Amino acid sequence: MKLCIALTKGRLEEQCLDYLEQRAFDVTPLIEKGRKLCVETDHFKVFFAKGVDVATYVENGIADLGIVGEDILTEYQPDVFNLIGLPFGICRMALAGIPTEEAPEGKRTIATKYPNIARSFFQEKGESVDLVKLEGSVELAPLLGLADDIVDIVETGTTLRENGLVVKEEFMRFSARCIANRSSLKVKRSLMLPFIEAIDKESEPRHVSSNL
Ligand SMILES: Nc1ncnc2c1ncn2[C@@H]1O[C@H](COP(=O)(O)OP(=O)(O)OP(=O)(O)O)[C@@H](O)[C@H]1O
Ligand SMILES: O=P(O)(O)OC[C@H]1O[C@H](OP(=O)(O)OP(=O)(O)O)[C@H](O)[C@@H]1O
Repeated sequence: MKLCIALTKGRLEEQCLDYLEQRAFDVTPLIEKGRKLCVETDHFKVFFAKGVDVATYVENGIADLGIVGEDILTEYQPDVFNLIGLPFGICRMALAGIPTEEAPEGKRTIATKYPNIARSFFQEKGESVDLVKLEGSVELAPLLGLADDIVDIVETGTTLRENGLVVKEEFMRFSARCIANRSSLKVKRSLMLPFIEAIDKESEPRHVSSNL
């Protein structure tokens, strides 16, 4: 029986492979995969997908384990076991926009890739807003007049700064997380534990190399 692991491609991919390498996994087959999406070794089947799809594959038991941004877990609330925090993919969720002294007049329009997070943020404030869902480059929305402000991820702040926008409020902090399928956690426990222990940031990095 092999352990099936879903990894997030894109921004988290390189940091994730670096981390696994530091934790003594031989990630060469993953680095050399080219356009191949799924790589099988003696003990593991590893595939790459977009963050939200990683959560879906783990929720449905196709993958036993996944590595995904906490922003995805907060936004989509998949029914998975949220196992451990990892020390990469560190970012914040913020309300941002064009700097202004004046209080907004009337109902604000907020552009975001994270409508659920944005909705509960404004609900908690007791402010009613109109949400516009975008799929990327959210910073464009206030510049082009589609929205007054945005709710989006900030890491270095470069994207905001270079587009003349500022953080108005930071309200969540995220990192990458290791998640598990609930039933795999019981059925494949003995297979999973060495992997989980190896990647747990609290544990000592191992010296024995295993092929991932
Ligand atoms: N600027 C950032 N700094 C650090 N981590 C980030 C940043 N942006 C996103 N992330 C984290 O990386 C994960 C993957 O982000 P990425 O931008 O690759 O995916 P995406 O938003 O689905 O984009 P795409 O549509 O281009 O695939 C996010 O879920 C988040 O956890
Ligand atoms: O604070 P920074 O370090 O500049 O990072 C923040 C940017 O990174 C993310 O976007 P991404 O690059 O993933 O592009 P996208 O918005 O098109 O998905 C996020 O949505 C911000 O735009």
